[in-house]
Amino acid sequence: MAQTPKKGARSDDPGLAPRALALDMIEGVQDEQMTMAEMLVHDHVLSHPPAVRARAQRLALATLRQMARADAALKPFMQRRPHAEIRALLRLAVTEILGEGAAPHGVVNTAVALAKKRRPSASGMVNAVLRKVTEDEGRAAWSAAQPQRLPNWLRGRVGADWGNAAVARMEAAHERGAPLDVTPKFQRDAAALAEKLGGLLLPTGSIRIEAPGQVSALPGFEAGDWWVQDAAAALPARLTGAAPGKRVLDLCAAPGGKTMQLAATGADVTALDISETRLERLRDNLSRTGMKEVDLIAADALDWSPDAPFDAILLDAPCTATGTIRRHPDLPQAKDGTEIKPLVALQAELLDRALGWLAPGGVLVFCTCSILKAEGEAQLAAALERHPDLSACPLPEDMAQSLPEGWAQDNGAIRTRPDHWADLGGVDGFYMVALRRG
Ligand SMILES: C[S@@+](CC[C@H](N)C(=O)[O-])C[C@H]1O[C@@H](n2cnc3c(N)ncnc32)[C@H](O)[C@@H]1O
Repeated sequence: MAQTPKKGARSDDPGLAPRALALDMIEGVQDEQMTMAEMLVHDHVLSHPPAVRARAQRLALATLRQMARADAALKPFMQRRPHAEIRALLRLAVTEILGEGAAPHGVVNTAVALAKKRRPSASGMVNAVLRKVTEDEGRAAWSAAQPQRLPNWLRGRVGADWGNAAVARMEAAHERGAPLDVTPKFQRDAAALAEKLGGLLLPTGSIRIEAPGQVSALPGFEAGDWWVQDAAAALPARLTGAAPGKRVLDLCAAPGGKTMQLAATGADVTALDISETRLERLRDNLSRTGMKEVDLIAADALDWSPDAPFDAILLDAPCTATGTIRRHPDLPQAKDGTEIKPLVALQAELLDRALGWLAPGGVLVFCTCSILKAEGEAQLAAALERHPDLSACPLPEDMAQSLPEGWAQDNGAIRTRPDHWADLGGVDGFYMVALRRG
């Protein structure tokens, strides 16, 4: 991302700064292959007030999620393909008007002002096109368009794994985005907490909130009664059998959604992550939720060894995170698939290493937030081949009963995809399996 604020990033017009920053964010994803997470800690973004950053992020994500609709709405009014910066500007403005329901007047004026600062020769065209696109033809094209397609590097792989019909359903789910899911600190409090939060208690125990507003202002946040965690992400920790008196290792732990679940069981938890910065967030999360007894280790799991074996290990391995595109529509645009092979190799290496740290009878839960079988089903098959004494554990009865149909696999593994639970608002894509030796 550009080191210095772009032209037009500051002005007395309160609508200009967030839209200029949103444009920078879209360009950062598409031209510089930066993820939104990387951009949010970039000096240029941090130089803006929190409210501007929040609005810019929301607009940029909405635009990235609905680019195909914006392009369809713009198409009848464009004589030729505009410069990439102007195309991003048009997509942003169209999304705000047709997708977010913003009043056209202010959006168009700001878009023209931005065009004048960045590509003055295009400002007349921007004005003319945006005034037309908000009329009936543009609106109809927006509504009739298909959801944003996954880029080719990912679409081919997901299609080979799940079939083209499933790809289309997943793309629709990505466009819809995700509600807020939270995990109660104690499951016994879940029903009362759901009522307090105005959320829905899901069959798997998470609470789903449709229009949460500012998360830190929700009841129980300060008190640490819950934490944000997708409903699928809340399942792997439950496969570990963590309980008081058990020694549990959370490997690749930060920012700690699963660490908090493990700690809340009363188990003796060690959490390890390679990133000191991410561990800092884990520390904050543990402090807010009043679970400070976790032993935190900053280390590369490939270099580290424990002093004593563990009864359970949760390996939430680094992965493509392709199961989280509903929340991170920047991911497919910022990546190109070259990281898949090294990630699959790293996952296997971490798994093999962690298996050696299990106490007799211990359980290793392997999971990834990926929709690619290479990081899930195929990773399990390869591990079983490498380790003839390894087997997948059957699902605990209580989990088998609470899971929606189709999530549990015959071998005890769980597979979720963004197109699952479409009637309830979807769920992140995850793969998880509990493994035992001997
Ligand atoms: C999927 S994220 C973990 C999410 C976390 N379990 C949670 O629930 O909040 C993967 C983590 O693996 C960490 N990681 C990547 N390579 C690692 C390595 N070689 N050793 C230890 N941690 C590693 C990353 O820093 C990242 O925090």
